[in-house]
Amino acid sequence: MNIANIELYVIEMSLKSPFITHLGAVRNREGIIVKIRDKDGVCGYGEGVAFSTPWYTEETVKTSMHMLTDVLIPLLQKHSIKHPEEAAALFQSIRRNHMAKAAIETALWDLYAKGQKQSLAGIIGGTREVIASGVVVATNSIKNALKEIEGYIEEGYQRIKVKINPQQDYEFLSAIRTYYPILPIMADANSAYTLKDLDRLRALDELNLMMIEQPLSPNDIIEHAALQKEIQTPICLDESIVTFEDAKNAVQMGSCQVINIKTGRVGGLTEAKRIHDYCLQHNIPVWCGGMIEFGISRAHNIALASLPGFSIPGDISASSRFWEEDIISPEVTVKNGVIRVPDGSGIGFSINQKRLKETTIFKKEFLF
Ligand SMILES: O=C(O)CCC(=O)c1ccccc1C(=O)O
Ligand SMILES: [Mg+2]
Repeated sequence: MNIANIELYVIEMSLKSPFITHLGAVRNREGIIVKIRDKDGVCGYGEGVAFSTPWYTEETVKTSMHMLTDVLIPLLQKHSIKHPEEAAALFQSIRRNHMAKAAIETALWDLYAKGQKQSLAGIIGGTREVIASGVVVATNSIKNALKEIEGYIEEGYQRIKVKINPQQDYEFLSAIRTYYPILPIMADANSAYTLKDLDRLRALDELNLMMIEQPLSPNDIIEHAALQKEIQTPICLDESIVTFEDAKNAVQMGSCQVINIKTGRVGGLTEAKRIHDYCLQHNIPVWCGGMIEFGISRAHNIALASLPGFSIPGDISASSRFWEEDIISPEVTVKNGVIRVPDGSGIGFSINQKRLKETTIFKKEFLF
């Protein structure tokens, strides 16, 4: 891959409405756009999904910019690569910093697919022409939740995910179930519980949830295995699955029955595909998680979710779920509960250059 230059853009947009969990409220989103141009003028795009503060993982926009600027891009300037998987191998010498690595590795995947004149979905082995779309309701008001759910059902979303914690679980979910007795609903706890809350968690079994996501500590595999033996609701892991080894251990331990795969959390598309392939082999369904991201990461998620093991609607919602105007054209839209997998080369979406320019708060170029 004959890289001519790399450009980093830090962009910022306000969310249409605050994204509220027990960990706090996200009202404003900064993100990093990575643009890699090769000597033929072909451009590949990736997105860094770390938040401005380390509330979800230890990474932030600032740590990602430091890693990209001072470590990862200089590594690529020193070592030429022929395939994005070689970047993943090259980055093994750097510990963790998965979202920074994924930002650049996904841009290389987009560039590589464009060089091969293939869709990214096609080149990683995607088999789906459409992917099932779910949406997240992240509020602490049951009134707002019911209003949002009504709207999302209208828009055709196939499943609703709500955020729960010990102060917002049984009653909150029961109120939703009263209005929507058969609606596919899942709950994401973002590690709000401990094993001491076993009775609270067991009480949710009667609400017929599809799954409960990450009830316990973000670094845990062992206690989730103990919990899964005590509750009927399938456990899905998110924060606990940072590497392929985590996924393998969780599946072997019976810590979960479902895994939420996020390219940024696991360090790139190469690792995300490895986790998918392992889960497919071991009959563990996976779905593609979301990071309140902009359109480039959303486009990469669509390609990932086209793989055969992504059999559950994920958190890939329309651009309009969060943004007045996205940085890609066309925007991601949901029709009849699905998103069409683009067959254009690479990620299959163009950049809305006007929107990228007006949302950019910092830009830096690296020549090769
Ligand atoms: O992008 C979305 O649709 C929201 C997905 C979501 O719930 C989320 C958003 C940011 C950080 C963590 C999580 C999560 O799944 O835990
Ligand atoms: Mg989650």
